[in-house]
Amino acid sequence: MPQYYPIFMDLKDQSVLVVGGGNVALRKVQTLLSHGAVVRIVSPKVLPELRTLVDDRTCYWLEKEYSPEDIGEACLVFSCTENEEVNQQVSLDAKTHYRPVNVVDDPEKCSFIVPSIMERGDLNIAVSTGGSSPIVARQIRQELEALYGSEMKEYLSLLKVWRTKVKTSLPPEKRSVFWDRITDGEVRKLIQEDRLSEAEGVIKQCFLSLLD
Ligand SMILES: C[C@@]1(CC(=O)O)C2=NC(=C\c3[nH]c(c(CCC(=O)O)c3CC(=O)O)Cc3[nH]c(c(CC(=O)O)c3CCC(=O)O)/C=C3\N/C(=C\2)[C@@H](CCC(=O)O)[C@]3(C)CC(=O)O)/[C@H]1CCC(=O)O
Ligand SMILES: NC(=O)c1ccc[n+]([C@@H]2O[C@H](COP(=O)([O-])OP(=O)(O)OC[C@H]3O[C@@H](n4cnc5c(N)ncnc54)[C@H](O)[C@@H]3O)[C@@H](O)[C@H]2O)c1
Repeated sequence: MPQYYPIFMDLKDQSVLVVGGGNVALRKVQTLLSHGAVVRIVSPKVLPELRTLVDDRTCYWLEKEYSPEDIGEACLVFSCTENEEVNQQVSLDAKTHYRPVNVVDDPEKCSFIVPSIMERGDLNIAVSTGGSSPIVARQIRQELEALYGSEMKEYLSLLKVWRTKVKTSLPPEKRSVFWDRITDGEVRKLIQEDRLSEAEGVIKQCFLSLLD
């Protein structure tokens, strides 16, 4: 098993090929669509849930068996069929065209694997066990979901706004004092308790106290 290198990839408006239309394809397609990818499904059959996405023009469906030209412009390729020969062929074709490929069920044929992900606004945590146990990856994701709640979205967007202000108004040594104070837990806790204006007050007061 290789030591996989994790990256966060911008898939907005990027073409992605998914071969197969079963449950696994559905799971991959849903995540791809929620990250802005333009998804093309190639499969003789698709599940009703995928059919709905196609009817709503959320993704494209080529109703046929896979053939090598389907790789097309795809920047990522997923092979989610139950047929090992088809999966093997998709993997070979993608690799021939230097496209990263994920073959469900078979890490050996993958050039990348998919982590278990959780998102809270700009916080994005991806968990992988390198293929050792997808169930453990899911369990760790669930534990992290309990640890980092919905407050993270508001918390990070608030910090993002202040980052620009702090960069332009405070010298580097005061910036670190500011960030240590703002991220010591109090602001996050106030947001967790829906006390947003008090959280903003703590930040503002700290900022003003550090201005010359
Ligand atoms: C994270 C997640 C993302 C996603 O796919 O979206 C994901 N699998 C998930 C769930 C899951 N998959 C399976 C079960 C049933 C229980 C079980 O068998 O363990 C469950 C549990 C469930 O359903 O909750 C079956 C399974 N999966 C693989 C094999 C083949 C093998 O291990 O050799 C088999 C056996 C097939 C069989 O026996 O028929 C292989 C892979 N699955 C991966 C990712 C990659 C490694 C991730 C890592 O460990 O780092 C890798 C290598 C390739 C890939 O698919 O990218 C998603 C959790 C999403 C979430 O809930 O957060
Ligand atoms: N990695 C995982 O997370 C995971 C989880 C469960 C199952 N699996 C395994 O992954 C495989 C797929 O699972 P599933 O539940 O989606 O299976 P499925 O049988 O529901 O779907 C397979 C799909 O592949 C399509 N297909 C078959 N031949 C094709 C071809 N030549 N070209 C294009 N499409 C073709 C079928 O029409 C079907 O839509 C199975 O082998 C299963 O054991 C993996």
